[in-house]
Amino acid sequence: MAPGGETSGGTASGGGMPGGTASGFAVRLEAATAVYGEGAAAVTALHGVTAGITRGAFTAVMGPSGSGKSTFLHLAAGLERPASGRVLLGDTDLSGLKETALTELRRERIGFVFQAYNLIPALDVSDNITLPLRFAGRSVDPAWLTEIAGAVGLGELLGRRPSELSGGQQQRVAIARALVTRPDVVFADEPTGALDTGTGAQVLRLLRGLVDSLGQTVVMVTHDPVAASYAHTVMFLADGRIVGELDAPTAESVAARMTHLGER
Ligand SMILES: Nc1ncnc2c1ncn2[C@@H]1O[C@H](COP(=O)(O)OP(=O)(O)OP(=O)(O)O)[C@@H](O)[C@H]1O
Repeated sequence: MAPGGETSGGTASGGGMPGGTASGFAVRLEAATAVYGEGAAAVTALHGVTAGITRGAFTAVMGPSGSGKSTFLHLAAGLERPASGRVLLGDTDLSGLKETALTELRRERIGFVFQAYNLIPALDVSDNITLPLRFAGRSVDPAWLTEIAGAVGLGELLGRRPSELSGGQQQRVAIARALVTRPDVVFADEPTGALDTGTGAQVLRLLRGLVDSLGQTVVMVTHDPVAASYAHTVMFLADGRIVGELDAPTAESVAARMTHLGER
């Protein structure tokens, strides 16, 4: 068995993590199936996946190319709806929401960080970070802006434009922007994919630190065992199914499990 121990994949129960509700899960997928296309061309990307994202933890999602990682993230974040089964954000069943309510929920309760930083070039750092609040018609709490800008190490750079920042600094703006609404969950899709190793490590340490210090729930899709090793737990997908979880991962234990998945 790999160091750090294993838990049963996709059926974890309880949790007792900081800020947990009765279930301890920020997001739950219950028998969620995802299908792209129709008829003979239909591709089942997720096969009845049941999984919980532990509140207040950093969870990495790994698996071979095409295993369903992005689909998992899109379902969990309410960007796509399951063909069958349910997705719950806290106690909210996303399948029961109309499109406008789902859009509002994503805006208010979910933060996103992508490989591309997607910053607005004409806005300074401060206005980029607070953009989601303006979209939501909410006012900016200056103390909270100062706190998150400080937490991501941008306190001195709030007046700069994105073009005046390094790639790592731009990604930190995107992370602060994802945090500004105090979301239930931040979803990060390959957040270090465009960064060099050293800068990527800084961003990963930052994400882990935000979980440990703010209790922020973070879910990250990655191909990289080193990136996954910054998480508390790694969830492994293969062929659209959850095939295992690893707590307290190391780059070596994650890589060993990935090799094993590749042999399936
Ligand atoms: N829009 C789509 N239309 C048709 N098939 C799709 C679509 N999106 C994904 N798929 C298929 O669903 C399966 C899972 O894809 P998904 O993108 O979730 O995998 P992934 O693990 O994120 O892959 P990668 O690591 O290569 O990004 C794959 O077989 C893929 O080809």
